[in-house]
Amino acid sequence: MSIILIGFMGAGKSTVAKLLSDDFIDLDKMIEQQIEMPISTFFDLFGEDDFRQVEQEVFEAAIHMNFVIATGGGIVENAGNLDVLGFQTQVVYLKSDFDVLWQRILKDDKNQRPLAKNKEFARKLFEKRAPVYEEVADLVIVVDNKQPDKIVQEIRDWQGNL
Ligand SMILES: Nc1ncnc2c1ncn2[C@@H]1O[C@H](COP(=O)(O)OP(=O)(O)OP(=O)(O)O)[C@@H](O)[C@H]1O
Ligand SMILES: O=C(O)C1=C[C@@H](O)[C@@H](O)[C@H](O)C1
Ligand SMILES: [Mg+2]
Repeated sequence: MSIILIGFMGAGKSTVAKLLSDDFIDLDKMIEQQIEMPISTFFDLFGEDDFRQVEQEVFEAAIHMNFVIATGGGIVENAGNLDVLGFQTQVVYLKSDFDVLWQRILKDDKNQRPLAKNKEFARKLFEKRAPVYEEVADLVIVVDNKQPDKIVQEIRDWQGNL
């Protein structure tokens, strides 16, 4: 079974996946390899619906590899992905307040996030998605004021008790 990290943009899914295992997949990176361009360029050229289609295909391929998977923040936007997440038993939601996430997104100049150009738009997305992350999660970790190493330790402790 894969460990699947979910949560809003900026929650630390990519950061924590890397620390959890050498065998990790960053879904956004895997998508960029498949589409051969940055996600933000793909959004500009083809739009969100086509992105979600690619994201679903890549997610379904990744799930069979039994690796740690850092998903994109919008993985819960697609009904097919929600079915897959429902079957998985190690879905970990990295949960945080919107304002903390927004500050991280603003500071992070390494990633372009096409759906985080406007704060109020992003807040609405967050409010829509937050209950869905909660619903599909097997473990919820509050990540505000918590170092990535501590988050990794909490996930390992939880796994040890499964
Ligand atoms: N626990 C943490 N405490 C403080 N800063 C963090 C923490 N986790 C991640 N960050 C920082 O927040 C930013 C976003 O982290 P990261 O890219 O891992 O988020 P993500 O959940 O993968 O986002 P996305 O959904 O957009 O891919 C980065 O600059 C990262 O260094
Ligand atoms: O929250 C989202 O919908 C997204 C988050 C990123 O990880 C990327 O997957 C993309 O920018 C869309
Ligand atoms: Mg990421």
